[in-house]
Amino acid sequence: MKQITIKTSTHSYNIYTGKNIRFNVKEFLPKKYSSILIISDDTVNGLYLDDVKGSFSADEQVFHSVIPSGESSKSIHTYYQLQTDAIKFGLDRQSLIIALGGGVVGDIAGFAASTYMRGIDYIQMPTTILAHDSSVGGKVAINHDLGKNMIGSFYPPVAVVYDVHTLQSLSEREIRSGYAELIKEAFIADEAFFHTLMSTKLHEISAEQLEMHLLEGIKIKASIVENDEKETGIRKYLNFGHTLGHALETEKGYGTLTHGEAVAIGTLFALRVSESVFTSNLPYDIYYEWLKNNHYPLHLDHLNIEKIIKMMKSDKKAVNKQVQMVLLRNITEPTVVEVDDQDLKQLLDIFLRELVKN
Ligand SMILES: NC(=O)c1ccc[n+]([C@@H]2O[C@H](COP(=O)([O-])OP(=O)(O)OC[C@H]3O[C@@H](n4cnc5c(N)ncnc54)[C@H](O)[C@@H]3O)[C@@H](O)[C@H]2O)c1
Ligand SMILES: O=C(O)C(=O)C[C@@H](O)[C@H](O)[C@H](O)COP(=O)(O)O
Ligand SMILES: [Zn+2]
Repeated sequence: MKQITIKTSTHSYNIYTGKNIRFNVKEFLPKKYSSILIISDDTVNGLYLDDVKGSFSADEQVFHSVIPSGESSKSIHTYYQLQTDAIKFGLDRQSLIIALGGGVVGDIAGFAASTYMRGIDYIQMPTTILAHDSSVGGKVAINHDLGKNMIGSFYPPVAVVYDVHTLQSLSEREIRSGYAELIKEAFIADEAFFHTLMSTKLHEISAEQLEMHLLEGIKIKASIVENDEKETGIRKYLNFGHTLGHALETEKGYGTLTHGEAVAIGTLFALRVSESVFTSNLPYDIYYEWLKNNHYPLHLDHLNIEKIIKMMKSDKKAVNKQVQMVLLRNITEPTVVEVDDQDLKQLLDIFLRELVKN
């Protein structure tokens, strides 16, 4: 088992990673709780809920709530249902929520914890590759029909317990999705890691390689959120690929593209815009070929560019309704740049035509 400690100016918590640690969750809790609510989705529930529950003794009050799997569950409706469950189960201020699942469960369960009785403790138990990103750093949220993660807060967990063995049951699509965020982290912070990832074939990845990649990703994420917990500066770089990515997820309907699929396309676009703004050469072609070889969906039909741009303007980084994109001056040299609407429209139009052609 490995342990990484996150220390921000206000919080400190541990991330534990290892095989089969889900069976011993109780050992990782920082204190005794009056009751526990495990939140998972209907896929993860069938796979891992009993293992996690088995960690607690029969005389402890352990409840569970199950939400439908998928992005459309990150909604005000599901959030309200979770609050209803928590009240009915009698959770008090000494209770704990456990978010057992991918980023959807992590984000909504964390947001439920951050607001239940004005805030109770929660731990993240990520079960997807992508959730190496979502479980660290304390961004919790639900979606609005008009935008991703529009309702949320910064609310760090008291621990992250990452049983990497659970990743063995992920589908190929979810493996792809998770790697999009690892590559994002490599682009902004670690060139050697980027090249390692570009030489990885996702369909033949070993559990050991995967664990190494996850640890690299977590280290990058940890060092950024430790220095800028509330995204006043460098944390914005973790949004590389998300300005378009989030707009695509919203416009296509939540769950049509996975978050990672949308971020992969958003990252390609951010590389193109970076090349145009900084007249530099970035590894666009290398990344594009890698995405293609690993079967990422790159064709976007019937997109309304005006609507996409409108959504990019309501992104959380926007200032005075002007799109702010994370761009790269060079690989591992991110910066935030305001992009003019007309330039953006033209670049997006060319980019989308190029994707359709290939
Ligand atoms: N808070 C943050 O900092 C942050 C960072 C990145 C992403 N996110 C959010 O995370 C969400 C995406 O997370 P995700 O990709 O994990 O999606 P997800 O939670 O929907 O999980 C993807 C799918 O995999 C299934 N699944 C989960 N674990 C499994 C397992 N071990 N075996 C088999 N199937 C499993 C789920 O049921 C689901 O169908 C998005 O809402 C995104 O906005 C948040
Ligand atoms: O941790 C962060 O900060 C990130 O931006 C990580 C992203 O991968 C993640 O998708 C995040 O939820 C996006 O945040 P948002 O503020 O743009 O909603
Ligand atoms: Zn993301």
